Order: sequence, then structure tokens, then C-alpha cells
Amino acid sequence: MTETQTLYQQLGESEGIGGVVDRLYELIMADETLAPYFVETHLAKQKGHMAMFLTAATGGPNTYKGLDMNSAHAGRGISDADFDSVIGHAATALTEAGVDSETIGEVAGALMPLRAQVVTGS
Ligand code: HEM
Repeated sequence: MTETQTLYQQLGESEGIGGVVDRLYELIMADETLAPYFVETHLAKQKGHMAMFLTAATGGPNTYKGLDMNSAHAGRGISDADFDSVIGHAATALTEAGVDSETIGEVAGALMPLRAQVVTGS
């Protein structure tokens, strides 16, 4: 059954992804290394963009109209360690939502190729 489902469906579509994104930004804002990047960010808007981005990246409908990943992160000095931390928080949020580890691995696999576009510092 599951092999015919998109990753988007396995994550519980827009409701599932919305919940995971809410929790992801709670974890990011509670992380003293990551929170400073988002001091000037309108969080509700950011969550909406992230949810739409993840929806498209996992095979759901593509309604993302935000910046491409290079432009969104250019000049922010984001490090490899920051990127790994965000992926780690995403894995935590997914685990808490009851997503199985195989599916979490697939989500991580979809996000990992974005590292070069997001990491702009050392
Ligand atoms: C795979 C990992 C990531 C994805 C998929 C992602 C996705 C996004 C998206 C969709 C946006 C919105 C772009 C727009 O508003 O048009 C964004 C903005 C942003 N991201 Fe990321 N991001 C990732 C990793 C990171 C990391 C590691 C950091 C830093 C710790 C970071 C910091 C930011 C900041 C500061 C913004 C701008 C927020 C604002 O508008 O104020 N991102 N990202």
C-alpha cells in the first residue's frame, strides 16, 4: 500500500505537514544557536512558506511562491552545523508526529540535496 503513496500522503497531507512545521519552528526558536537567524522573521508567514515548500518537495500540490532556496538563504552566514541542526529538529518533529523512521529517512533524503543552497557560511 504505502509504496503507491507519495511522501506527502504518508506525512498526512496538509494537516500533517502543518503540525510538523509548527513543531519544527517551536524547536528552532528554542534553540539558542538557530533562533537569532529568525529575530526579524514573521513566523506565521515563514511557517506557511515552509509548509508549502515541503508539500511540493514531498510530491504534494505545488503552490510554493516564495523565493528559491539560494535567494532565501543568501548572505545569512548559515553553517553546515546549523543545517544539520534544522534537519535534526525536523526529524524530532516528525518522530513526535508518529511518522516512522523509514519515512523520516525519505524526508531527510529529499532535504539533504538543498544543503549547498542553504549553507552560506562556514
Ligand atoms: C532543508 C532545509 C531548509 C529549508 C527547506 C528551508 C526553507 C525555507 C523557506 C521555504 C524559506 C522562505 C523563503 C521565502 O520567504 O520566500 C526560508 C527562509 C529562511 N530560512 Fe530556511 N530552509 C532551510 C534551512 C534553513 C537553515 C539551516 C536556516 C538557518 C538556521 C534557515 C534560515 C532561514 C531564514 C533566516 C529565512 C528567512 C526568514 C525571513 O523571511 O525572515 N533555513 N527557508
